[in-house]
Amino acid sequence: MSSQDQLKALRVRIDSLDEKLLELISERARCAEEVARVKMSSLKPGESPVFYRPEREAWVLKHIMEINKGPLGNEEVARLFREIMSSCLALEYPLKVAYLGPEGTFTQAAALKHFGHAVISLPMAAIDEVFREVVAGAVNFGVVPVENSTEGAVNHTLDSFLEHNLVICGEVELRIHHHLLVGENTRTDKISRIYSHAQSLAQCRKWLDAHYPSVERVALSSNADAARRVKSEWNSAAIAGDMAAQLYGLTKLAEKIEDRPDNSTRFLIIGNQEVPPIGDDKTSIIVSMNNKPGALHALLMPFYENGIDLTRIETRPSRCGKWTYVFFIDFVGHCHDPLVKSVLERLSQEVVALKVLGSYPKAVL
Ligand SMILES: C=C(O[C@@H]1C=C(C(=O)O)C=C[C@H]1O)C(=O)O
Repeated sequence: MSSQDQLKALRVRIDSLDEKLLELISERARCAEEVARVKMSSLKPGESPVFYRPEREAWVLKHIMEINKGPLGNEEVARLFREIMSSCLALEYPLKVAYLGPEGTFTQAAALKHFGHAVISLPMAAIDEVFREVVAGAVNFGVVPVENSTEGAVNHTLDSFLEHNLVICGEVELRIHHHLLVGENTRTDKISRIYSHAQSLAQCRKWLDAHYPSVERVALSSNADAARRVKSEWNSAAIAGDMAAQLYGLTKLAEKIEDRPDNSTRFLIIGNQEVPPIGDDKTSIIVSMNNKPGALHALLMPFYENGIDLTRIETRPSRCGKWTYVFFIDFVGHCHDPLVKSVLERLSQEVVALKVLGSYPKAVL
C-alpha cells in the first residue's frame, strides 16, 4: 500500500474513533445532567444543591492517571478529562469564579487549570476583592496566589484570611515562566523602563542585573497590567507570562528569564463549602498563641509525635497587639481523619485561638 493510501485508511479510522468519542462524551454529559436532577430532587427543605464536588473531580482525575496506559502522558490525559468535566459541570450549573486580574494573569491561568475553560471567570482588581466577592455570594469560588517557590508568601492573601470567614476548597500549582515582552513601538536597544509585578521583578532579579543593570524597574499591580501598558508605550518592556503576551500581542525579546528554573506559584481556591476527604488531602489552619518560652515547641510537638507531615508554616503579625503573631500552618491529612482530629483537639488546649481554614484534595495537576 502506498503511504498516501495508508494515510487515507488511518484518517478513516480516526474519523470513526472521533464519532465514537463524541457519542461517549455526549453520553457522559447526559449522565451529568441526570446527576443534577438527582441532586435537585433529593434536597431537604431550605437546602441548596451542591453541584460542584472538588473531591469527586480530584478522584476522577487521579483515577484516570492511575489507569492510563499511554501513549499520552498522565498530565496530558488529566488535562483532557479536566476539560470534559468542566463542560459537563457547566451543563449542570455554570460556575462563577473570581480571580486576581486583570485578564492574562497567572492567577487566571491557575483558575482555568483548576476548573477548566467552561467556567465564567471574572477578573478582580485586588486579592481582597476576590475574597469579598466570594463572601457576598456574587461568585461561587475565588482563586488567589498564596506562595511562590522563589519569593515566598503572598502576604495579602494570608492577611485576607484573618478578615474573612472563608473555606479553602482546593489548591493549584503552576510553573511560572516569565518573558521579557515588547510592543511594536519599542526599539529593543532603547529600553528605558521595565514594568512588572514586584514579585515577578524579584523572581527575575539576577537576569535583570545581568542584562539590564541600569534600566529602571517599575512595580505595577500585576504583570498583565505591565503587558497592557507596554502595548502602547514607547521604549518600555514588560515581564509577564504567555497568557499576557498573547492577550496583548507582544513580542518575546527573551524567554524564560526567571532566575530559578523550577519557579512555581501555589494558588488557593476559596469558597464556602467544606470538602470531604479523598485520602490524599491537605489541611490549612491559623493558630494564635501567647508569646511565652516554648510556645512554638508546644505548637509543633503534636504534629511531630503523630507523624503528621507539615508542608508549610508562615508567621504574620496578628493585627491585634504589637509584636503578637499568628501562624499559618499547612499539613498532610484531612480534619476528619481521627489522627488529625486528636492533634487539633490537643492544639486547641495549647493555643489562644485555632481556626481550620479548610481541608482539600492535594493538587492533582
Ligand atoms: C457529575 C457530578 O457533578 C459534577 C461534575 C463531575 C463530572 O463531570 O464528573 C464531577 C463532580 C461534580 O463537580 C457529580 O457530582 O458526580
